[in-house]
Amino acid sequence: MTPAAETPLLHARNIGFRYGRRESDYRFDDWTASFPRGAVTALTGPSGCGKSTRLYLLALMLRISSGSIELDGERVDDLPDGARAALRANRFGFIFQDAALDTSRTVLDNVVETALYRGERKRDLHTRARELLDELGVAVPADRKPGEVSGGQAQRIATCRALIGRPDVIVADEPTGNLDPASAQVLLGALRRHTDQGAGVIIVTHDPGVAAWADHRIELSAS
Ligand SMILES: Nc1ncnc2c1ncn2[C@@H]1O[C@H](COP(=O)(O)OP(=O)(O)OP(=O)(O)O)[C@@H](O)[C@H]1O
Repeated sequence: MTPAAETPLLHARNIGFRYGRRESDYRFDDWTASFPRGAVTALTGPSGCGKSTRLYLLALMLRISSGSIELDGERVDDLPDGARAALRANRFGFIFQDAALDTSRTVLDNVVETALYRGERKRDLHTRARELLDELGVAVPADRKPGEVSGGQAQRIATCRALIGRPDVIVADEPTGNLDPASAQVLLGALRRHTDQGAGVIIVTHDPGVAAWADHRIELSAS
């Protein structure tokens, strides 16, 4: 069934979460937020207020303890682990703060790996990976290992990896944190082209310029 036009791409409904049982462990209750298609939403707020935690919950990497998460109007938080993993692989792209590349594989392999698992053709993926690396200005040989690239290049390689499967949702944790202003603009431009094609992007950022550039902002307060 096609979701109604007004159905958000991703919706967190009254969600709660806690890292542990101790009084000092970070927790929150009753958080509601909507993330539309075709738009960039920035999650902002002071360090430690729970931005990354919410990103991981929205991307089904952690389990909420109350409430629900809906993707295109369908509840997804309560699915078994395997189904959640399949959704993560097929519907989400990830850009982590530390790029999180596999240092034992080449740049090209890092970019195509997740999409290969989905059964896409290797030759097509390699062509698209090279186009994306070019678009993101990653001027290193594609057979180089991630240990041999700069932090900023690693971040842009991770962005290519997130984009290659054309996921419905990209979650990005400080994607421009390691980048000079010109490279940050290139990365944001690539994300913008992705939302122009109907996807949703959720960015955690401390950068007021990136927050202002986003279509929507959700500001969290200190916990
Ligand atoms: N794996 C974990 N186990 C226990 N506590 C955690 C874990 N990860 C984060 N926390 C705690 O949860 C709180 C929220 O962390 P989170 O990383 O979500 O904040 P943030 O707003 O993204 O911070 P920053 O802007 O500094 O990256 C912090 O108090 C942090 O110490």
